[in-house]
Amino acid sequence: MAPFPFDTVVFDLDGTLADSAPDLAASLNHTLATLGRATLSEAAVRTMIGNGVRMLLRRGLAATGSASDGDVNRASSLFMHFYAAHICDATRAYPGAGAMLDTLAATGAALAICTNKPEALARALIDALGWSGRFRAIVGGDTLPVRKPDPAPLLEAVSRAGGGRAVLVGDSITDAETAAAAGLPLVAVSFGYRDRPATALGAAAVIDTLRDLPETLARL
Ligand SMILES: O=C(O)COP(=O)(O)O
Ligand SMILES: [Mg+2]
Repeated sequence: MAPFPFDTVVFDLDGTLADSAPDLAASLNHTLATLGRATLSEAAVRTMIGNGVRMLLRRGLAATGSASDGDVNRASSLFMHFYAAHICDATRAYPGAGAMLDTLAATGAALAICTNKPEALARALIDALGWSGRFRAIVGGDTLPVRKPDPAPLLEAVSRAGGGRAVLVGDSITDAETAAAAGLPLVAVSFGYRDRPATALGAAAVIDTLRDLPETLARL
């Protein structure tokens, strides 16, 4: 068999490895209700995820009333407190994620995370999913002064994981723009959080299940 073509495989987290929308939606709705706002359906919240917590809050507030910086600041402390306590109540790894990570690790590739979730929350979720120690690098939305779609967090994740030939696996236009800006290929998952079809992300490949990832990467 040909050697595995990637030294480092970087994963987006929300909508790619884990379906975190139920807990994000519950936390957003707790925040909105505390502020006397209407709540939103989980389907609506799914379209608001992917650009970090403040953008999720800004979008949720805008859908239910005013969304000034002051509103976002008030919402942010309520949200962070609640979500940290409910990070993995209903969040689940997508089917096949654990076995896929084992298969990739067995090729010798380094695994890393590049998410717009705040790093502490990303680490807490990864631990809660039983994946402590599986990733050589975890870069969050607040690890650097910039976040995706700036290429810097992705390049930082690659470099912390050991560098070499790298690929991003992600679900959103944010990931597509990040990979393009970093000059890395993207493998898009079709089941995540997006406002357009996965086939419209300009990805090198689109997969419908994480089980297909090792073979897909081997062919790139
Ligand atoms: O918090 C978010 O915006 C979602 O983060 P992601 O980059 O893991 O999709
Ligand atoms: Mg995502």
